[in-house]
Amino acid sequence: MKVEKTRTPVTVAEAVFRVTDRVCRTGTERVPLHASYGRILAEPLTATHDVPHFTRSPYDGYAIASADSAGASGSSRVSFTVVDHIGAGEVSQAVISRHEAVRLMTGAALPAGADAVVMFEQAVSEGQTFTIRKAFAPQENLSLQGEDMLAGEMVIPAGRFIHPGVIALLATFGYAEVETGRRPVVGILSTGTELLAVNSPLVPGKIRNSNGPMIAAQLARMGIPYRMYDTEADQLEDCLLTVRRAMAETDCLITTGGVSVGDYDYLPEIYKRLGAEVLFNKVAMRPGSVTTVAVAGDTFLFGLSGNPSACFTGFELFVRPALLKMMGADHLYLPRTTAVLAEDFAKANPFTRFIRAVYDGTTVRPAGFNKSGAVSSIARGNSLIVLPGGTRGYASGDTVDVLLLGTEEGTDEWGL
Ligand SMILES: Nc1nc2c(c(=O)[nH]1)N[C@H]1C(S)=C(S)[C@@H](COP(=O)(O)OP(=O)(O)OC[C@H]3O[C@@H](n4cnc5c(N)ncnc54)[C@H](O)[C@@H]3O)O[C@H]1N2
Ligand code: MOO
Ligand SMILES: [Mg+2]
Repeated sequence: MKVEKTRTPVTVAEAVFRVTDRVCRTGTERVPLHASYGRILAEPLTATHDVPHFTRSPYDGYAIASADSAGASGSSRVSFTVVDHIGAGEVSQAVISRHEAVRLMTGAALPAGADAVVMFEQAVSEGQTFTIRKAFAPQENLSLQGEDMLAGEMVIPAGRFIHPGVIALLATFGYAEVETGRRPVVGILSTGTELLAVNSPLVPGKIRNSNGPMIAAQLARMGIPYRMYDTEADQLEDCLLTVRRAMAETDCLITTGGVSVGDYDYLPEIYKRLGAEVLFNKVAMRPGSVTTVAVAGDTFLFGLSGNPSACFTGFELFVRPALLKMMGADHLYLPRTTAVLAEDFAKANPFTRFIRAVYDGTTVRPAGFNKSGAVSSIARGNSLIVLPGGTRGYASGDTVDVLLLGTEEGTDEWGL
């Protein structure tokens, strides 16, 4: 077997571009509203009616004609007679005449003839009458028809993440079903002769497979289901067979391990045997420099590093935007911010460095042991510090870029 040992690194931005540029949408599917959370809206959401669709009271109180309140003051209170009494959901048949009022509750439709609401706290009630001590302006204390949205208004464009607020909107407009981006079928295959199942006791030289379950959870937090393939030992023919089988069953196969230049790293040879188009096999980043992305037929192959921190980072930077784009999302990238570094980071950064970190809204600090093979810092981190390639060490107090992990919706620009 002869596989090229020297590889040409591409920048992270170029790698992200090559992946997202190559992705095609996986189509759309209609799902019940209750199942649409976490999916991508496939059609723009346009208001089909005004919201609210009738003028209503935002308070528990009395509907009046504001003109009747003219001249009211502490020393000259104005009196009203209550002619009807309604709660939300009811419509009064009363038409208010001079100095009449309808007692109504929050959310109830404003009766004919009324143009203001007196809150209970603004009235002194006695039996079927009440008095007020101030004049009310037309439209005072009203929730006006269309004040939230007007019929025909485009409220949420296609491509947006369906979060609880979007669900509320869909429900408001009566969508029992929603057209969403089809979620790709994603396979996970962890490779490595050293890998043990999670429930296996440790034996010398072997470790438990943490990448498989981690990736499953990274997919789960994107709302994407997965097929977990049994781990494969570092054996070319068996691995190739499993990859071929998985390719027939998935839109996208994520492998971990075996992607570097070692004697038992068979992924490069597998891409060759498949005749896959390799988009890149080295990225100017740490960790994750060996991350490889290839396309064979209509399956995307993500060759993530076996090193856990590299694997995690490769998923967040390349797999995540690709899957989002397959689903038709327009916000593909992790949200970014800047923060003040809370401790020195002395190492130089020949390649762009992604450091698992804890961000608290103002400052950010590395989340402990931060080598490519680390698991602990992935567990402790909620973000990634980005230190650009070609820079020297950073000092406490420096402002650095931070990518936020685990947020529902990202941003539409890579920006780094
Ligand atoms: N001579 C060179 N050696 C290495 C290079 C290089 O450029 N030249 N690159 C290094 C870098 S950087 C990385 S990252 C790793 C990448 O290795 P592979 O992607 O080929 O992965 P493996 O060799 O299979 O495993 C690496 C490491 O990760 C552990 N591992 C693997 N799978 C899992 C899993 N599912 N769960 C937990 N841990 C896993 C594995 O036991 C190894 O310790 O190569 C460097 N070498
Ligand atoms: O791919 Mo390696 O993680 O750069 O350490
Ligand atoms: Mg290796």
